[in-house]
Amino acid sequence: MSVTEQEWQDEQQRVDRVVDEIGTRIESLQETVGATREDIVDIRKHFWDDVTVSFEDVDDVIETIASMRQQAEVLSERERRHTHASNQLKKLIRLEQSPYFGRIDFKDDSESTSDRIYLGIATLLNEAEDEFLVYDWRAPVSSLYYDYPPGPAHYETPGGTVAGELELKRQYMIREGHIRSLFDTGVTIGDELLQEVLGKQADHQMKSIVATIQREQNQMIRNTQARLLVVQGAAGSGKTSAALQRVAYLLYRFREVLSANQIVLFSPNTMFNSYVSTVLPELGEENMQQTTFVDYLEHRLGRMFDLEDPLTQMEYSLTAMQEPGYEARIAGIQYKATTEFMEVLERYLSNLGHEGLLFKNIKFRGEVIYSADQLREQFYSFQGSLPLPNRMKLLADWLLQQLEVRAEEELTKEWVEEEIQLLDTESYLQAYRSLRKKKKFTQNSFDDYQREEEKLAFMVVQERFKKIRARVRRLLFLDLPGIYRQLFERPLENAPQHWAEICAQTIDRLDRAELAYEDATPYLFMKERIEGFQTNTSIRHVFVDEAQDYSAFQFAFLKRLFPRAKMTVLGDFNQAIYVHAAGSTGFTAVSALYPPEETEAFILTRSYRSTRPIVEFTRRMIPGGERIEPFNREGLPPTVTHVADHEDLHAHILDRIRSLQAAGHQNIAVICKTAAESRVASEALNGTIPVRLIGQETASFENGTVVIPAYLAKGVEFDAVILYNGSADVYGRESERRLFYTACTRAMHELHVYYTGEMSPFLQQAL
Ligand SMILES: Nc1ncnc2c1ncn2[C@@H]1O[C@H](COP(=O)(O)OP(=O)(O)OP(=O)(O)O)[C@@H](O)[C@H]1O
Repeated sequence: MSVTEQEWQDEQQRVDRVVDEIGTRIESLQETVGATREDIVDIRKHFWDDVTVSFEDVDDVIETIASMRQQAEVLSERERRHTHASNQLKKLIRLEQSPYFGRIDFKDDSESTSDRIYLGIATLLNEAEDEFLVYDWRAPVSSLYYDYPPGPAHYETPGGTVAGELELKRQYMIREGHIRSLFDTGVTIGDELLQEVLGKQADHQMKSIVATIQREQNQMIRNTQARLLVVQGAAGSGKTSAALQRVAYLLYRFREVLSANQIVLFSPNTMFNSYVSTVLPELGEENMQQTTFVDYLEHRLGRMFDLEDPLTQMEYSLTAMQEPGYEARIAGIQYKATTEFMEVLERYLSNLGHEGLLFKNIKFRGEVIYSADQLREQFYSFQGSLPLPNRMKLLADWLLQQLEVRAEEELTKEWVEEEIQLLDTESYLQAYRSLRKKKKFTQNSFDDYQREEEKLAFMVVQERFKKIRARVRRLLFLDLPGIYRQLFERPLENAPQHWAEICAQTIDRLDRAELAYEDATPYLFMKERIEGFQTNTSIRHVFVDEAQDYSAFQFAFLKRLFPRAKMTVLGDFNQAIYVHAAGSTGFTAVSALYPPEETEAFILTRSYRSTRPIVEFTRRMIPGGERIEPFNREGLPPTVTHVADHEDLHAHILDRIRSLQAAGHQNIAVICKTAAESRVASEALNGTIPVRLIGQETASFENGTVVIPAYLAKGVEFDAVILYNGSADVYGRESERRLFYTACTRAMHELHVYYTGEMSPFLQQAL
């Protein structure tokens, strides 16, 4: 709906007024910030000048402490004021450019006039007139903007539901204080603004969607009830974007009790972390913690094993078909992620309650002082009904006691005497000081000598036992790799195909102190069940993006690791590219984590990333694709080109890159299937046009033309995608369908697919 000239002028005047007000505030805040900063520097420099330091007598000491405390309080008050003012200032600087993006006129049923509500990324209050110049998009009333077209509407507040009439809904694009576009809208969020936003160029960093959040996205952003919130959304439906908006919403809604470091996002890889890291700061919030599941595994197991990275596993699954043992490895990866295997492990663990735990000998000076057998006997002598971790604690306590007795016995041994002779002067002095401090000296020099000797012997023995005790406390007397290994040495009922070979491979790797990625979570799960679960109780919200790539084990694990957290899980089964998730078609494993009354599921079917022709093309590649709705944005149809050979392929791709660059596209990706294929492609192209090869180790994206393996392009997007070789040789197996789909759905504006030989069956389906 168009707006009259007069309305536009009136709106610009209001923008001017608000921007002026912001400008005045910025000036005064800059003064405050400057002054408090000077104050702080000054106080720090002269801290001691105003403190009366005297330690002559008790009164002086008290006075000294009091005056130090007073100075410290003044300092911290100034620091608080400075932080507050700087934050305010940052917020205002952001608002000055674009103070708001929406307006709603709402008449509450209980009032006679309507209110005009302007929405922006932060609240701005004109205190003198007690008027909200801008409402925060997360305020309860702002929900109306996202949820309703003009007409009857209501919103929830902590005090109850407020119903009324939405009389107007207006959208603005304000840049540098000027209204660039303005429209009244009939639908939920006007297509015009969304069209404009989505038509823009891709960026190497994700942007916030605050001005155009869609109703279905708003529901999940503002949900505060569910313990587990599951979002299944099509490629490009805004799962990641909405998740980040949700973080910002939670930080606002629970600002008294929740801080950014109590929220953690699990991302698919490190590069993705950097891709999304600017969204929250753009919204004026601090970033949540970000990690990847493999980082966590590495942190817990990296010292024990050479741990395989999931991307290395992925590369293997895509390239090693000809290697011996491939089929078994793939079967193993799939099996070890299943709930069946989890049950097998559970049964094994409950059996370990009666027998089968393996221990290591405890040695002292090369001699076994407690044998593995002794430890096992002692362990199984504890009450069998106690859980494993409790008994393990009892065993450790028992051992610590035993070690104390043993240490006592060692004091008079010859080796101690010998070591004392070798001690340096500092150790002697230390013994002397310690005895003097404890007033252990008499005037009898013989006794004193004796005491000193005893003290030194004690020190020598303690030093030696310190390490053993530390190891006992960390339960390092357990032979965990052996216990896990044992699981693969036993017959298994209903074993999967290739079981014998799976076992041989697993054992072989364990013996080399390597841990395959598929073994890492089961292994850690077993370790925790035996030793007791390590938990993190400070985290209140866990977000898992690309959740289709997590196994049942991993979810069970996250639930235990963060017992006080709510979980938001986002994923798309059509993009499940890892071998272990190849067969899954739903979130069954996740949904079973919490009872149904604590779980809420959302389905996002509208795809915003790609143009209509691209969505119509890609959705034909997957079963149920017809349910994906393209957002109505026109663009060029995807192209599919047959090329004669690799040389021809490279020539075509170079031409395409040139024309895409000439058309102004900044982010162009040549997407390959694997890292190996990416290397070939980048070498061939680089001679003519500079392209950046993205690999596992790449830390962040930059604008430009890149060559990237499909599995690393997950979660991100490009203006144009060139699919390197969509031939049947490369993407022919059913298991590669999702990878192919994932690659093609990275395109925002243009998609070009090339192939040699025969075309991939998935491509045929799309045409
Ligand atoms: N409400 C919205 N307003 C504007 N842009 C949106 C909106 N929702 C999604 N987008 C845009 O659509 C694109 C895809 O969003 P996002 O990456 O969050 O989707 P996704 O569901 O996580 O995708 P995928 O599963 O394919 O990785 C982004 O460019 C995002 O900015």
